[in-house]
Order: sequence, then C-alpha cells, then structure tokens
Amino acid sequence: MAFIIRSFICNKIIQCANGFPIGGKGTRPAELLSFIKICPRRSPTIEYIFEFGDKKKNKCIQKNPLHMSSAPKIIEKFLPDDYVKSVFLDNNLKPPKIKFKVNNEKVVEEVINIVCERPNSFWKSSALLSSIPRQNIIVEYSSPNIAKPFHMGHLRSTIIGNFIGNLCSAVGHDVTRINYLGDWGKQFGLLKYAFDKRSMSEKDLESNPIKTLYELYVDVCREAEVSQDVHLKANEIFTLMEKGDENHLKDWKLFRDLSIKSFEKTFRRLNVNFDEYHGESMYKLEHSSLIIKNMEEKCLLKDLPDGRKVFIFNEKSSVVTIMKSDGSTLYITRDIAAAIDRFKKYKFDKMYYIVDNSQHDHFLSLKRILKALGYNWSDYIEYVNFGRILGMSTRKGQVVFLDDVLNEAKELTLETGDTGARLQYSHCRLVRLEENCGMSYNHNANLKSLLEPEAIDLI
Ligand SMILES: NC(=[NH2+])NCCC[C@H](N)C(=O)O
Repeated sequence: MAFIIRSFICNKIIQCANGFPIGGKGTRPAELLSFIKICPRRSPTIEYIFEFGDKKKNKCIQKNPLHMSSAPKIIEKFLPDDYVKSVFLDNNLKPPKIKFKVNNEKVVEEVINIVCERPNSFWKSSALLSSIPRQNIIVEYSSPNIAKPFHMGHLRSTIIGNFIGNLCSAVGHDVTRINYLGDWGKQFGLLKYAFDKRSMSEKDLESNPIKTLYELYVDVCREAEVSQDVHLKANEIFTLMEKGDENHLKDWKLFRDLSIKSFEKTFRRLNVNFDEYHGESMYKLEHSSLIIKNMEEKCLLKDLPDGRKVFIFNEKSSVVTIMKSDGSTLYITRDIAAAIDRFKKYKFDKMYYIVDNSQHDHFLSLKRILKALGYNWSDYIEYVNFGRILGMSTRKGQVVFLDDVLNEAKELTLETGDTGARLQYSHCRLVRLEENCGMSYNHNANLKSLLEPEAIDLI
C-alpha cells in the first residue's frame, strides 16, 4: 500500500522543486516513484527515503532527474501535512538521503478504506503499476519432451513460468502462454526404431503409454551405447521423418498425442494453463533450409570438412552447429525458426524462455544468431534460468517422476501441521467465521489503536 504515500510524496517533491534547475521542469511523478523507498521499520513511525541522482552510480539512479543540490530547497519548501509529519536530510545515511516521517494514523485509515472498497483489485491502483506501459508478452514454459516423463526440471519451469505469466497478466499486459514441446529430433528415430524392432503397436501403449515409451527409450539408449548400427538406423529413420515419411510419422503422432494427454492431466492437477501447444516439430527441414540460406547469404556460416555447417560464435571461436552433416536439423535451428515465426505472429515486446541453467549457452547462441541475422528484436528475448536438478538423466533412466512427487507431497501435507494446506484451511475457517458472525467492518472504528508493530508491518 506504500504507493499511496509514494505518489503523494512524489507530487509534493515536484511542487517543491518547481522553479529551480534540476527538478521541476516537466518531471512527472511517475519518473520519481522508484526512487522513493520505504525504510525498514526501526521506529514506530513509518519512514520513507528519497534517493538522489548520482552520475557514477547504477543506471537506475543515473536516470533520476533530481540531484543532491536540490535537497535543501525541497526540505525548506516541503510543509508538513496530513500524510507527512516531518522532512529532513538524514546525514547518517551514506550518501545522505531525504527522510519523510509519515503520519501512521492517516496511512492506516487510507489503506483500510481502499482495501474495504475494492478488496480484490485495490493493489491495481498502484501508481507504480499504472506507469508501466502495456506490452505484448510471450511466456514459454514447461516445454517437456514427449514420450518421456515430465520431470522436476519441467516442474520448476512450469511453476516459475506460470507465475511470470500470472504476474504479467495481473499488471495488464497481453500474455500468450506457450508450451513448446520437445517433439522432434533424433530421439524419435531411436524410439521408432525400438518400437518397430519389438513389433509393438498402439495396443501395447494403452495401459500406461508414458511409462511404456519411457522404458523403451531407456532400453534403446542402452542398446545404442554399444551399437553404432542403432545410431545409424535411428538417424536414417529421423531423416525420413524430416522428409515427411508417413509410416514413421503415424507412430510419432501417436506418441505425441498420448504424451499430451498425460501432460494435460498433470497441468490440471497443478492448475496451470497454456494458450498454445507448439513443438519443435513445427520447424522442420523447410524452415531450417530458409534459415541456412539466409545465414549463408550473410556469410554467417562456415562449412566444416566433416560436412557440418557452423556459426562461429565468438572471439574464442567456439562453434555452434546449425546443420548436421547428414542434412538434418538441430535443436538450435528449430529454436531460431520458432523465434522468427513467433515474432511474425505476435510482434512481442518481450519473450521469456523459462528453462534450466544447463541451456545457458544455447540461449546465448540463439540471441547472438538472431542478432547477427539482423533481427534487433532479439533484445526483447529474456532467458529466465534456474538451478538444475542434478543427478538426473532421462537417457539412463534416473528421473524422479513428477506424479510420484505430487502424490508424496499430497500425503505429507495431509499428515503434517504447519503447511500451506493448513494455512489455507485456517483461512477458510476465518472467512467462514466472518461470514457467520453477522458483523461487517465498522467504518467509524478508531484506527488509532492499530499501533502494534505487526499491524504497521502489514499495512
Ligand atoms: N525454446 C526452447 N528451447 N525451450 C526449452 C525446451 C526444453 C526442452 N524440451 C527440454 O526439456 O530440455
């Protein structure tokens, strides 16, 4: 609720600064808002500080239109009022800052009135929020790989991405939530090879498709470790798939449909939604060929003696393979195509990719390549990374299944006391009590008595 006071202080500072050099002229309250901060509570009075612009300091402060030289004038002209009891320069702070001591009673009254009037939307009137320009935002999160179980890394991406999506919508941005499935690549050649070799059919997948497909994948990876032949066959199958071979694609589609069904069950359980399901399979050879042509025209690719086409990444001349020697495409090529496609379609102002740390270099390359291709919007791409869950490898079969984790978490919350579930339960009970007691908030209540540190903290 600090925003009421902050905007109030801003307006007054601008009034006071009017007419002398740095402040005043055309400065809008919104420009000053972020420089006003609430102090950690040390005294019973709520205090705010104003930080001055400093050329040498961080960018944010550099943008501050008010400089230290304005301080004495502001203090002199700032007359105490209903909201602010006193204003002074605190020289104990390094560098010194203006301190505003606030009238607690007035703030408590304002806060309680606003919350009572608009209990579900009061926070939206924050001046800080209204100064944010509305944007078109894409959040890509979760993005599990089909035919494999949804694992903890995907769970983190799902939770963080969903949260970012909610936050962006809440402040009024247009948000498109995309789940970009890992549904293409050599692993589907491997899987299809194993599926055929064991003469399997749709029937074998009926009872537990993900588990069956996953076991098959772990099995064939083991086989591939000792047999070059398996690799060759899998590559061959995947190359055929890229060329549109219907027989292979029919089974791939079956794996994909069954996987999505199972993921959706998990998303329902987590109360997570997506606007669109995309996938790597949307960006096959024809997209990649265009990108490769474009990169070649701009002299961004180098042909290696082994037949690969690579992008020379940086000064240290590390390379990123854009096309394999057998002509098939790669994860990065598909991501380049997907980003270009999304910009065409959504004209985003910001696109967030929520993916674990292990893909740091991948996203760095993605941004660099897009920039080298002349797409300046690559600056709008934000890679939101998070710590990787160590010791898991889908290829080796070392994963913790998400459904097992959720089941265990459910049991634990039911058993133990001090948990989120318990908190929700207590909240429900309190709401019920409030509903049943037949009393409502008394607008004439004497708010002076709300002086406990806990009450002030809450406000
Ligand atoms: N656009 C992207 N590359 N998103 C992340 C995809 C994550 C990938 N499917 C994985 O599980 O590792």
